[in-house]
Amino acid sequence: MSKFVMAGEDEILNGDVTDVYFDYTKEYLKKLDKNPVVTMEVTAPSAEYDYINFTGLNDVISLLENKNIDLYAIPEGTVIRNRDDAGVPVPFIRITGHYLDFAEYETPILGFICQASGISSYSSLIKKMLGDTPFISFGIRRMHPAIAPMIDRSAYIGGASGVSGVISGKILGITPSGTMPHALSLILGDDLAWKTQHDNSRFRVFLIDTFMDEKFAAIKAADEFPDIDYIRLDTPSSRRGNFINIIREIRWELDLRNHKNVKIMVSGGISLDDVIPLKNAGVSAFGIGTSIASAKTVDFGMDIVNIEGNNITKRGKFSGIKNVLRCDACGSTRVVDNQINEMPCSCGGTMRNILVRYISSGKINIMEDINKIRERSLNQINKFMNL
Ligand SMILES: O=P(O)(O)OC[C@H]1O[C@H](OP(=O)(O)OP(=O)(O)O)[C@H](O)[C@@H]1O
Repeated sequence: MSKFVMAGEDEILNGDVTDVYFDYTKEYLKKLDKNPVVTMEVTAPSAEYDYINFTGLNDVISLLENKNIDLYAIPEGTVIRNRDDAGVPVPFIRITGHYLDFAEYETPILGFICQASGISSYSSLIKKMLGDTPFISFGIRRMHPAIAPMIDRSAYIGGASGVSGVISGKILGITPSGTMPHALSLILGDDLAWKTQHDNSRFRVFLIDTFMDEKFAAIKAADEFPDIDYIRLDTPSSRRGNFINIIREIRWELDLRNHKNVKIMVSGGISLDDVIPLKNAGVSAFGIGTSIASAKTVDFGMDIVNIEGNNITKRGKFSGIKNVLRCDACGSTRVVDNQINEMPCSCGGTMRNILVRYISSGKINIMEDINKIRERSLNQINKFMNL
């Protein structure tokens, strides 16, 4: 057991992080000597997001390694609607095996993808809105530390330019991004804090709202250190008044004094609805925490769609083993019988099956690199997402 109130890796792998009804069901089926081969599918019936950026599959693959199952899935970083063009729910994952070999993992499988895909999908909305304007994932302080790497990884796949977490940086193989905390100015005073930051930091960002009015602090910082990259406003909500007008005013005053190179970064309480007005007012970079880290989860569910070769499922679901065809040119999507791997698209392109076999009889075939996943995501956000 962990020292903290959390499940450790072993408990997750052992199936202890499950809903108890799976334990009961396993017990009953064992007593009755029933253990059919089933195919289960993961779909999102009423997704919160118009486009899901599918994320978290890496942990599902690690969880199911060495279980006697086959797993097909849409690759991580695929940006896709929850239903195809005809309204049929898209199967994001398909698992086939004896039910008793994986029944209890339904809970952690969904847990791995629902939250990660929610964070990633929200991050993608911000990315789509901001285009090349950078935003950094600042939210790990708002969530349980055990899931910090998952939060940053998902935000990064979704389009965040960087992440603040040190452990996340190690896991993702990137240098974490950070500026300076208010603590540094409080301990050293602004002057020494800024000088120290200036002389030591690779990324010169001065936090300017600790003691002074933002406009006069911005002018002072830029006059004294004209080669800084950004001034950062983390203005407390009690002092914000009209934040957009404050940004406009600062941008004006900096430009007037030939500090066009000194850009403005903002953080603290920023969510999706804020980014465009702030960008238009003169913000060139964002630090975004809570709104990304606590993004609504995607409501993935996992259901039996075939038992021993017979197509069967519960009310409200679509039975049968399926493929997901997608046109790489226009993004059109069709869910079809799994015998069909390709068909022509009405745009003139070709629709091809995007389900990939990640596990064969418990053996991992592919574990994708984070850079490849992020590249796919950025490409599809740009190409297929409409706001
Ligand atoms: O979750 P969000 O609202 O998006 O904000 C994330 C913010 O959290 C931190 O502020 P905090 O005041 O905790 O720390 P600091 O004073 O050290 O900057 C940090 O400065 C970010 O601005």
